[in-house]
Amino acid sequence: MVEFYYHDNQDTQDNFTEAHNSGKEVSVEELEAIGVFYKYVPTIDELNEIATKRNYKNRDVVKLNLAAFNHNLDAYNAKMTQFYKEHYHEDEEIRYIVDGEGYFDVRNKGDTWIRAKLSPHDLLILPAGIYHRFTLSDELKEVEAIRLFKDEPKWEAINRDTGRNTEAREEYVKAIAA
Ligand SMILES: CSCCC(=O)/C(O)=C/O
Ligand SMILES: [Fe+2]
Repeated sequence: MVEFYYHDNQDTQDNFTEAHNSGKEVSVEELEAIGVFYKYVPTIDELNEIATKRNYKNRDVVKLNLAAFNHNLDAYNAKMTQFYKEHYHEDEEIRYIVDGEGYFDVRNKGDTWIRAKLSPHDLLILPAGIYHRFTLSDELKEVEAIRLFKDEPKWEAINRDTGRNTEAREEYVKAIAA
């Protein structure tokens, strides 16, 4: 069952996969105000319909757990650290959970973290330019997700600590201020 709530901001390098639920819920309307859309999508046919309607042409499947890294803990931890680093992408992207679960954190207008706990059949649309991060949950420690892209996947994550504000980021900031 999907959950949206404010993050408690008590995360450290050692505990960021824990729930970090502040106890304050967030509504879908609040997410929509920052351009994030959620939908429960029961079948792949319905996912395909959404992809077609929104002009998504490409997708891939990402599987994240220790086994996916042949139990190489260093490689697994490196990927976990990469996904949890605050970043944005220059295109709108969809994430659809097939199996397992995970947390997407997105920044709201006040730069506060909102956490989305996603489980199978949950679909999240992340607008271009939004700062976000991802982690597995401590309970399951695995996810299989479909990532959908409108064009060729760029793979590029622009990390906040670089201070790089591309056009996509500037457009996004303008759009949510309106
Ligand atoms: C569960 S999808 C893998 C993580 C990802 O695609 C992303 O963009 C993290 O920020
Ligand atoms: Fe990302």
